[in-house]
This record gives sequence, structure tokens and C-alpha cells, in this order.
Amino acid sequence: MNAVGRQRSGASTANHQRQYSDNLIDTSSNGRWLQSAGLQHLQSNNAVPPLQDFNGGGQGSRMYRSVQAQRNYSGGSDLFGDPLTPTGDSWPAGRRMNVEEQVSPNEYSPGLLDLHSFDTELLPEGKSFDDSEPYLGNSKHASRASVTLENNASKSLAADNVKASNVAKIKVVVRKRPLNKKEVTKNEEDIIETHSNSLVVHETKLKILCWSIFQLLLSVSDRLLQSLLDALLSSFTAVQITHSVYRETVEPIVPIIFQRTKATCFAYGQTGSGKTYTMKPLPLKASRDIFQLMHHTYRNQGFCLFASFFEIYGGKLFDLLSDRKKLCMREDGKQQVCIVGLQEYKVSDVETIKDLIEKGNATRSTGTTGANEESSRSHAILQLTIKRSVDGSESKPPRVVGKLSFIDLAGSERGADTTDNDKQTRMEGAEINKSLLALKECIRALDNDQGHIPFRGSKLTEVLRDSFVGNSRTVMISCISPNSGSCEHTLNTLRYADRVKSLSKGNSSKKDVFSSISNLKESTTQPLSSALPPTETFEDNTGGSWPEQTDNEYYDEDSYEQEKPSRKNSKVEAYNFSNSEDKTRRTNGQTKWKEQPELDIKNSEDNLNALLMEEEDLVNAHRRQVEETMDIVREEMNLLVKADQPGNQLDDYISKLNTILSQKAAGILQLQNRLARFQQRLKEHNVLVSSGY
Ligand SMILES: Nc1ncnc2c1ncn2[C@@H]1O[C@H](COP(=O)(O)OP(=O)(O)OP(=O)(O)O)[C@@H](O)[C@H]1O
Repeated sequence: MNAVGRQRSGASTANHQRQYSDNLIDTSSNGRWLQSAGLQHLQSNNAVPPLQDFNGGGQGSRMYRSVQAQRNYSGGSDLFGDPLTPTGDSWPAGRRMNVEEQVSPNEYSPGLLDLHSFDTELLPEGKSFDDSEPYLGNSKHASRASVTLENNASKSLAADNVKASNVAKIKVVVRKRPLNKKEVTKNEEDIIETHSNSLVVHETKLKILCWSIFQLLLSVSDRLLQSLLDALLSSFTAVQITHSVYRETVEPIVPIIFQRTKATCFAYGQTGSGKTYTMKPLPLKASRDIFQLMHHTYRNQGFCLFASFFEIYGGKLFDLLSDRKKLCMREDGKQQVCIVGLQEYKVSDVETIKDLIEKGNATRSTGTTGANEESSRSHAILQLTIKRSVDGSESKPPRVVGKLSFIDLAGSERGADTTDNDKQTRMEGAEINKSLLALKECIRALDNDQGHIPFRGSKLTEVLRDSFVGNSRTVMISCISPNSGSCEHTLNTLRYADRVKSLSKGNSSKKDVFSSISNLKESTTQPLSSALPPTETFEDNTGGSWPEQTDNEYYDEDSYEQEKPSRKNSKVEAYNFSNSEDKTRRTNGQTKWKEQPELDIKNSEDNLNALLMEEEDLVNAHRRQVEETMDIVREEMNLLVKADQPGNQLDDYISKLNTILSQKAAGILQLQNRLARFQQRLKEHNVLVSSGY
């Protein structure tokens, strides 16, 4: 994206960031109705906003303000340490041992920024946090940040803040990986600088794009905080670090899985940004906690855990635990989605789950020697399902109680492959585009409690249908690479994260869902670790694992060629390798790589982002049109009042009515044109979905 585009996007994001103070949003149905449409600024301070009041309270309540704060991450600790640390051939040797020799100042940083709890703004180039309005934050936010930074060192601060973050229906965090050996060898710079509450992407030529992530007022000075962090750094171990990520993302959700909640945790980001690395430990940690709850809090209550693992490739489903058997999806009479033929394994210990994940991952990468390119063309979904025997009866199949889905999404830049000449690659790119857009739409609908969730927008969202209805939770982990070569992708990922995050503006209203869960209230408002018995490890080797069919029937959906996303079929890649070593290695790995013209790659990279922006523009134009319509309606009302008054001039009435009707028609026409243009763009990029648009 060029500088103009970037500036536009920055400004656009900034303009779309609105902060609505709670006291302006009425809790009446009218208020909620306006709020759900993003028009809460039309709601006056008074409970019922008469139309004639719109000029006053309505406009006054609409604020565009930047929200920032400082929170220092430098010198933090690397959340994803040794359990999954790459071997020496990928990473500089000894870098973990010697802080002085760190490649990246953030190597030991948790690299995890919680976007959800704070207002964010993408500042345009050249603008710094200091240029913006001061933030009148509250101490809760300040302490929340400290908790994240300090690895929960301050328990007293943790309680409030964990409570706040736990209740979020959608949680968005950003995670930065350290520079890898190859990037270091190439003298690539770490362009991501993390500060107390912000993340700065330094573009080359010293242009600076500031991404303000958090707003908070620190209760301690920066200096004091820094020394505190340094002290903490030395005490972090890799295991603690990994656990921190889990605790910030998935742990709060685990207890409510027993309470009929379907939750989804997905990693988003470009290829190689650390999605798989980030996701890998999470299911294991979650299952450990699930088993603990089953064996303590829910002892002898008939709960059992099932695991399944499949991938979506080219819009089709393949079972990763059953030799990539092709699967098909069906809806039952109750509109429950079932994946016919998907092998589910009943599991009673963490080791079995680990084995299954390894097996699935191996299936996913069979036949390749490269690191990530295969997985980046498919979405891998691991589901942990909690079931319960009906009335303790062994004869009846257990019923689903809750589900936790972990999704390692295809690399986001793959969605840009639609300009590729190869049909197969184009189709894959289009499908990924479609699924990423659809996912965002579903999250939007989900957070606004809309009746209609557009889950049919893609196979991915269809599969996740039951995670979008009822009591659901979503965690998005946006993974970013630190190197300068990934700058554009990083910015795109941050924009996507910001969009998803900004959809969740009404999260506070969702708190009641949690508080209604009585017997696990404690567990949901505190870290799970505090709700569980103090046992360090949990082991249960009493049960084995055995496969179960999820459905007795099986039908073949269609004749889609069951192809693995292998290199053989991926003749053209838009993967933007700037390193010839990469190309060679991958060529040796059986892929016939074809260079795309540079311009194509550049254009295609912007596709998804451009579509997302256009979609946002359309929604905003619609919102503006509704506002204007309301103004016009007010005028019409006045006109009608005057029309009934004695001595009213008919000529005057007719001319005014004419003007009003023309205004109305022009507004509608303008919106129709914009809609048609957007539909056309979707068509061009093959993301027009049958029911969604
Ligand atoms: N935080 C981290 N610390 C150390 N190494 C990391 C970190 N994140 C990622 N890596 C390493 O970077 C490489 C790429 O990571 P990973 O495979 O998770 O990327 P990905 O986003 O899943 O890619 P793809 O989309 O192609 O599947 C791996 O070697 C991984 O071990």
C-alpha cells in the first residue's frame, strides 16, 4: 500500500473510532436499538429522544477522540519460550541466555497486547501520542495493564482487571514474535516497538506510523515501572511465559465451557508470524484445566471430553485425524451444524490430546519439507467438546454441553492471491478472502447481538455456527512479525485486529451473561488457577481413548477433488520472499514456484484490506444516510405541523415538500450506487456470497 493509502486508512480508522460515554447510552430498548446500529449518538441524555432534540444531545454526544496511554513493554518476557523454542538452526544460538545479546529488544517481551480492554486508534504518519488529547482514564485500566506486564505480580490489581477482561464477549490481543535467525542474518530491523500502551510500527525511511493501542494512566512512573519490569524479567521462566499467554486469552473461558458456552480462539496473521507457535500450547493447557474441573468441581457428574481436528481447504473439510478423509457438513432439524464423518476421540488425559494434535499436524504437513507454506493455505480447527451423559445413562449418547475451538487460520496474505493466474490458487485465495470477511461479519453480528448471524458467508463460519449463536465467546490473537520486510502485512493485521476489536464496543452489556452463571461465578471472575485446587499437575491415566463417529450417516457432498494443499498444486505463490535462499529451499522441496510480477503481488496484498475498508465505508455511509433521513423526517414533521395551521401557504408547502422528497431520493440513490459499487468489487474478488450480500 502506498503512503496515500496508508494515510487514508489511518485517518479512516481514526474517524471510525468513536468513544461513547456510558451515560449517553440509554438502557431502554430505544437506546439499545440505536446502539446496536452504531447510532447511539442519536440518543440524548434523556431516556426517550424526541426527534426535535436530535440537534442538541444527539450531535453533542458524538465524539471522535483519540485514546492513548503509555505502557512499557520493553524488557518484558517472551511468552512463548522453551517448550516450543525453535532449534538453533532457526534462531540465534544462546539468545535466550544472554539478555545483552538479544536480537530484539522485545525478545523477552510477552508481546501480547490486549486490544479489547482499551480504545485504540491508528494514528496517521507523523502523529505521535503526545499530539493527542490527554486521556482521562480510570485506575482500573491502569492496573489492568500492570497486571499484563507484571505477569500477575500484583494480585490485588489482578482481581479487578481479570474480571473486566474475562467478561468480554470478544477479546482481541496482538502478539509479536522475535526476529528469527534468517532475519538477523539479513540485517533486517525489528520495526515493531512496543511501549507501555502502544505499539509503533517504524517504516523504512524513518517514517513512523504510530499505532496507539492502549490508553491508561500508570499509577507508577515509567521509570519505576521499568525497574520493576527488569526485575521481573530475570525471574521469568519459559513455562511461566507460555502460561501468561494462556491466562490472558483462553483460561478465563474454560470454566464456562461447562456452562453451555461455545468459544472460539483463533490466530490471525501473515505466514510465519507465529500463529501455529502461539496456538500450539493453548489446547493442551485448556484440556489440563478441563480435566481438573471434571475431576474436582464436576466430579462424578458425567462430563467427558472429546477431541476432533480437521482443516478447511478450498472450502472443503478434511479430517486430520482420519487420513484427511473428506467430510461434509449438514444442519439437523434444530439448525445444529454437524460435520458428517468427523472422527471424535474421547480423551481422558492430556497426553492423548497431545498425540492427537501431533498426528493431525503431521497429516496436515505430509509430503512437504518447507516450514509453513502448506498450512498457510488452510484453516486448521481443533475442537474440544465437553459432553455429558444423559441422566447418567451409559446407553444413551452423551450430549454436547460446550465447545472450545482453536483455529489456526490460513496466512492472511493468502487471501490476496486472487489476482493469481493459476485457477486453483485463485480459488484458494478467494475462499480465504471470503472466510476472513465472513468471520469479521459474524463477530460483528455476534457482538451487536443481532438476530441474523451471516455464518453462511463461508465454510469456516458455517462450521463455527454454533460458536456464533447463544452463549459464545471469541478470542482473537493477531500475530505479527517484527521484521521490516513484513511491514505491510503487519499493518494489515493490525488493521484487521482493530476492526474486529472496534466491533466489540458494547462488551460491557454482556457481563450479565457471566453473572447469571451462578455456581461458577468465582471461576469466571478470577484466574482459573485460583479456582482450582492447588495441585501442580493433574494426571489421570485410568481411561483410554477410543474413536467415535460423530454421526452414523455419511454422505458424499459433491465431487470436489480431494486434494491436499500440496506444493504440487500450488504452482503460483504470492508469498513475498525477498530472500533467494527461501526460494531455493522451497524449490528443492518439490514446489514449482513461479515468480509473480512485483506489481501483482503489491496489488494483491492490498486486496483484503481494501475490501475491508470499503465495507466499512459502506456501513458508515449507510449510518450517515440514516442520520440524514432522521433530520429530514424532523423537517417533514415541522412542515406537516405548519400545513395544518391556518393561513398556511400551499405554494410554500409544495415547494418545501418537493425539496424534501428530492433530498430523500438523492440520499437513497447515492447509497444505492455505493452499494452497487461494493457488490461489484466483491464480485471481482470472488467473495460474493450467496446469502450474505
Ligand atoms: N514468539 C515466538 N518465539 C520464538 N519463535 C517463534 C515465535 N513465534 C513464531 N516462532 C517461530 O517462527 C516460525 C514461524 O512460526 P509459525 O509456524 O507459528 O508461523 P505461522 O503464522 O503459523 O505460519 P503459517 O501461516 O505459514 O502456518 C516457527 O519456526 C516458529 O517456531
